[in-house]
Amino acid sequence: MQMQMLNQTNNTEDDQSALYQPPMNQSWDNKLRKAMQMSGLYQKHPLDCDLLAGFAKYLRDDHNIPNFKQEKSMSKQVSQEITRKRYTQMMTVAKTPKECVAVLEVAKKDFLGVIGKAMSEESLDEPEQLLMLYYLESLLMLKHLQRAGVVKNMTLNEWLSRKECILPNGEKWTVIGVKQHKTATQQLATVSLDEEEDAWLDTYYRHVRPAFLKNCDDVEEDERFFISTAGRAIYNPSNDLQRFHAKYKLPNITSQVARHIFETHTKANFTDAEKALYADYLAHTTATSDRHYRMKTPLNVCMGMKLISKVAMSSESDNETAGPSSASTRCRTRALSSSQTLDEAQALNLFYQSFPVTIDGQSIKKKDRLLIAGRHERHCYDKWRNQQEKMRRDYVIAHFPRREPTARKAEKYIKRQNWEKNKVKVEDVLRYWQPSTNIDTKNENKAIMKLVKSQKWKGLYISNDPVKGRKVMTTRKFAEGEVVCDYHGLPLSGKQGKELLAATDEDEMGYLYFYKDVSGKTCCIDAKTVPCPCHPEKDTIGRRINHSRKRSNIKGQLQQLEEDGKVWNVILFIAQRDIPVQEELLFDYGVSRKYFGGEG
Ligand SMILES: C[S@@+](CC[C@H](N)C(=O)[O-])C[C@H]1O[C@@H](n2cnc3c(N)ncnc32)[C@H](O)[C@@H]1O
Repeated sequence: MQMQMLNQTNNTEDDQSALYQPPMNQSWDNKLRKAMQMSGLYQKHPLDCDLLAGFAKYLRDDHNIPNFKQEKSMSKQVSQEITRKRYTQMMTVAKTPKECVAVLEVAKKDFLGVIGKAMSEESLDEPEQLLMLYYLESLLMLKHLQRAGVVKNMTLNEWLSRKECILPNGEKWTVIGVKQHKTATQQLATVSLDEEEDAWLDTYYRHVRPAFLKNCDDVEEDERFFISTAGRAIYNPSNDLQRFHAKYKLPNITSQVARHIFETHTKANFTDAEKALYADYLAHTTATSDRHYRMKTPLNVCMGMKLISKVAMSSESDNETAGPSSASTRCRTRALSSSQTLDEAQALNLFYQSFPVTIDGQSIKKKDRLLIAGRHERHCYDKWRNQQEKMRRDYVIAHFPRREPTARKAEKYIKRQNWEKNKVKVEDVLRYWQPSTNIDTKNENKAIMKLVKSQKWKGLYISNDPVKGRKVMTTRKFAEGEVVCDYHGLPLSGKQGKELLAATDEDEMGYLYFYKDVSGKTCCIDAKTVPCPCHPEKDTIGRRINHSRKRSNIKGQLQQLEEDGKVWNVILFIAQRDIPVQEELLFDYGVSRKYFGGEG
């Protein structure tokens, strides 16, 4: 039941009985609604009438809500527990903007250590990768005051299409627009980053994201920027934020609480113009920003963020008397002492949350284990190692689906994984090996056919090149031998292809791919005729790949893929070597040297 209460401060007159009553045109069929209407429950009532006085007492005494007058409605879904939790968090956990970003301060040294490692191309272990992910998610939620939905739904494309913005003082910022954030507000959410933050997110994009992607082998339609260790869209940034606070043994601050605290602070300290910038940045409800009659421009957005940073760093809200390093030491000490109080099962749970088991996960340092599991660290780590060993063993076995490997082959394959510790034993592989009844190969074909049909190849994007027109770049690593994408277009006979070629101007771009089928007959794929009938709204990716003879990193290979009893000729591009993130895909067109400024 929704009950409308009037905020007493809105009534200027003492006589509260003289309330304006909206016309009650609604007639109800439902018996209960009728009874409610008859009893006057749809009308407005002065705060001191019996009905509302009773409700007020209920909110104040039973629910412990002293500021109940601000509660405009209370729906069934907001349970007593949630109300109390939110209230407690608002009132007791965080009081100042500075406290909201405490975890960022405390974790900064660790975070910068990991960033430094990544930038000097040192490999990161999984806890380090997770630290980077959690830190950046927290940065966006606590310092940039973004809603969890924005962090979760920001896409890879939105990141790649971020815009540069030069501030009046010459600072270089970037602005990311997030469209599908699925939060209550319908506005475009914007995240603006200063140069350093942009570099941090870029380091995640180049060094951590690709490692996570390796753990997932199916395609996500709209690739998200932040992904989990399993290579999929992060599930719940609020949970990550909570885990991150738990890791540093700080009380959790949700993005909602941070927004609330910052808002309260801006109300008290900002001018109207500053408040307007702030509202723009936070993508408040349309009503709020309409009041400011302003358009969201990248410059406004960056200036808004600058204000927010100022608030977060303002010393007037800082209650700490000691410097940041001593605060951080105190927090760490607290971390250790409180993890001593967990029982074994709780510790194990927290351990798995903090260090998810993955095939390539590196061993966990003792100080990190202690931080999370305290005196249960040995028990937790033993379980973790056993679990990983089993995953690794299954992974090796899956590589030999139809024939049992020799010990030498199994050993060679295990060696290739570069697992330093917790290695799989050859004798275990041989002991547990079973034939996989051919399903894997079929599944693999099916998965590739699905990608050919959907054209949703992941890990690639099309960008502009000043000389070549368009080009295809990687957003994840590809291993040698991996299928990267296909050359998609209309299947033509060789004769048809040659006719089309003859009708093409010499200086027009070429989109015909000639190949020989299994019987040796010349065939052609026409990617010149666009859009192709099977993908009327798509620029298929294969046709945008440029040529290089010397620097080619992929090679077209004819594959016959079967679907519903029909065999399709498909040209798949296979990685010829390991391809890193942000490299252009190139294949040898087989054209003569005079083409493409000598590239041919
Ligand atoms: C299959 S398309 C590749 C995608 C093309 N760049 C585009 O913008 O759509 C082939 C055409 O790209 C251009 N191209 C490919 N490789 C090139 C290179 N190495 N240098 C210059 N132009 C190149 C040529 O115009 C060629 O006919």
